[in-house]
Amino acid sequence: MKKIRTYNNIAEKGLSIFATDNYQVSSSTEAPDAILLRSHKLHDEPLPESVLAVARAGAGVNNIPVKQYTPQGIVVFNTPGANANAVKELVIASLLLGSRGITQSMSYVNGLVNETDKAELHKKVELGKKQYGGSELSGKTLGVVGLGAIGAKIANLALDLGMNVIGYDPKLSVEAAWQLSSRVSRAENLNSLLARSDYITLHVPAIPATTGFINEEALSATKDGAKIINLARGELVNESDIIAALDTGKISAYIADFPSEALIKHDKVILFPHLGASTVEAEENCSVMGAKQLVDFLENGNIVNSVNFPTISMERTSGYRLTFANDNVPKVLGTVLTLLAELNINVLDMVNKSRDDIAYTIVDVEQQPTLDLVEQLSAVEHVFHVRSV
Ligand SMILES: NC(=O)C1=CN([C@@H]2O[C@H](COP(=O)(O)OP(=O)(O)OC[C@H]3O[C@@H](n4cnc5c(N)ncnc54)[C@H](O)[C@@H]3O)[C@@H](O)[C@H]2O)C=CC1
Ligand SMILES: O=C(O)CCC(=O)C(=O)O
Repeated sequence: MKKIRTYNNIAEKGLSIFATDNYQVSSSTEAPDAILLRSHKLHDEPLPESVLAVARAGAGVNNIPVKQYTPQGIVVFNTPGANANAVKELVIASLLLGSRGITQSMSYVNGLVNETDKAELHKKVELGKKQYGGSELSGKTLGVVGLGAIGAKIANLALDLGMNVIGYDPKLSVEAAWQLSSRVSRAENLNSLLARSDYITLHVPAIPATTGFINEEALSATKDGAKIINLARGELVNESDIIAALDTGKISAYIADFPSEALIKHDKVILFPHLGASTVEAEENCSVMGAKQLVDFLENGNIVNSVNFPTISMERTSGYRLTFANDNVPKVLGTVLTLLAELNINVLDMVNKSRDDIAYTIVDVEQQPTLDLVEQLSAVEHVFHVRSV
């Protein structure tokens, strides 16, 4: 029986992938083999030694101490693209909220609830019409920072809204580039995008290079009166610099998914309670993808969509499976194969992949691995995790 500990609200469609005969799934299970979570922060929380993998039903993994887990052999997964459409739709809503004074005018109308005089109500409606007029998105320039799963979808859709679209992504992958319309123009650097955009939308992960990157300096390069949309992570902006820029009118609105005490108080800020991925469809996509990845890893040792281990899969045919992770240095694979040969263990099939400083190998062998064999392999220099799957 394998145990899965869950955090947050994980859609039932994904949880049902864990067959009830083989898995126990609960938010309080002791000694779990794996964790499936959304935004719950695992930093500063002791992880049970039994954990082999953590799956993030979503994109951002800044709630997981990935660097700390990697040398322990803990594989961290995410679900790339599974909630991108949901975020795209909320960004489009944010563009409209930023252009038309929708939330402000709705509050104004709600404030007329006690107005019983029909003529007076009409007068106030006309006053509101004058006060809350907006501008159209068509013809304006949208700057998209980060052109991955979400950014590319938004860039393409904004073109259909008649916007000019500029993108900036110094690490754009080939696959992501294929998703982008050729009508999206490329900014050479962040400041060039900021200087030309009426609307700026952020779609980068919260990593050291992007933490606080929308700061006083970036804001001073920003076009006067621009509106910034941040449904990516609160950590990307320096909040007091954003508030200062709103106060001087340097930027005219900040629309974000990450409320804070200071932001809630500001009348040029529109906030959602981290709603970007909260649609039935996105929640199901993420939980299904996360659960399938965990099952394939726990049952077969295969790794797909990990953020710290290489992508590696081998079809299960005959024999017994061993997996091991090691520092990506010469001779480790040779030493392990020599050890297996010395123990007269026949290798049926094998695949080995590396990523940055680590390597991972799946070996199918003829004889059932004993505990002693697992211990001998674990003792090989530079091997830091061995599993009989
Ligand atoms: N509010 C919400 O509910 C959600 C928020 N998110 C956030 O949005 C982020 C992006 O999500 P996806 O598009 O799915 O991820 P993704 O990994 O597909 O795309 C991220 C893109 O950012 C680019 N990038 C990295 N560093 C950069 C930099 N310094 N400047 C410009 N581009 C840079 C990468 O090359 C990549 O193309 C996530 O990391 C997460 O923090 C994602 C989903 C839901
Ligand atoms: O699980 C959620 O609702 C948050 C989604 C998110 O922020 C992400 O996928 O990075």
